[in-house]
Amino acid sequence: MNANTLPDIAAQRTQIAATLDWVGMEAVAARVVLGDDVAPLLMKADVGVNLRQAEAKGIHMSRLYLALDRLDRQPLTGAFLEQLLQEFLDSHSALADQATLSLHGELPLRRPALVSPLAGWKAYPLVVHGRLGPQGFHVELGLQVAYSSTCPCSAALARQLIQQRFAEDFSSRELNHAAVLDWLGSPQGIVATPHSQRSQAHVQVRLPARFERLPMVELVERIEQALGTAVQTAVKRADEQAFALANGQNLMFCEDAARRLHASLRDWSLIEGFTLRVVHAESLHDHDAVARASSNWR
Ligand SMILES: Nc1nc2c(ncn2[C@@H]2O[C@H](COP(=O)(O)OP(=O)(O)OP(=O)(O)O)[C@@H](O)[C@H]2O)c(=O)[nH]1
Repeated sequence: MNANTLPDIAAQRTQIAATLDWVGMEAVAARVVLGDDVAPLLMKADVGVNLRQAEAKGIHMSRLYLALDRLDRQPLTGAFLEQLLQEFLDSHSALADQATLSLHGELPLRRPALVSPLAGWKAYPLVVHGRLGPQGFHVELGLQVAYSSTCPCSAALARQLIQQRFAEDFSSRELNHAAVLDWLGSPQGIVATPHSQRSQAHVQVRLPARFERLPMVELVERIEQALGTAVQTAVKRADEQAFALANGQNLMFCEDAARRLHASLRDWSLIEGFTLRVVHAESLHDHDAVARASSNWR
């Protein structure tokens, strides 16, 4: 028996004629060489094409699947990604004129502690999205970075309570250095604390079509530097104290976080545009505070 003797349903005509925006496979396991500076990653690929022949029964999924295997063999550059998308189209010549590939995974990076000589791994959710069609070739890199945000309003309200408690406690006491120092170190003195929340920055950047290397690590660094209080890995007490200080010096609403990221990305020469969304998972409310910003995006 050979391939010609096997029934080929995809080659038949459909009873209900209609073009389709996208047909393909989601969450295909694929080992991907993202670059020279990071070990190959096992990622999930969403791969597909449009079906522009209304009467064609279906696409040829095996052709897309088999082409994905090349991701394991060479680093993902702009030229290679475009070539791969072109291969998807060539294998569906009459059926499709638009192809997309999204690679989802987690970028593992070793991150040092703030003070102690320790370090640990962090996993940054990552997506690389490419599309090729009548509008040309586009490639986007998306990363998600977790950070801590302390509410500036809550901090001001807490400071006011501390002042009030100070006024009460020292109204009839002599103001001497040792007594004030002792009071400042006691739970009675620092009577209120501002709330902090674990927050997420979702950043997507558009890369030049001819990029030679995915700027993943640079993007993480840029985001974490702009935000100032990235979540930590290994933490001893000295690191926790440094983190408390960093949070106290780095109060921010979600609007502040979005503006800082905007300022850090808008003149970055490695990208052509970006869109971002920051989510502060409020500990004050049961809902999130969210801000979005973009520049030169679609
Ligand atoms: N188009 C399509 N194929 C599907 C679907 N679900 C499973 N498949 C299977 O995908 C397999 C591969 O399809 P093709 O790429 O057309 O396989 P093929 O005909 O052996 O390969 P070619 O000779 O290159 O066309 C087939 O066995 C289909 O049954 C679906 O929803 N749509």
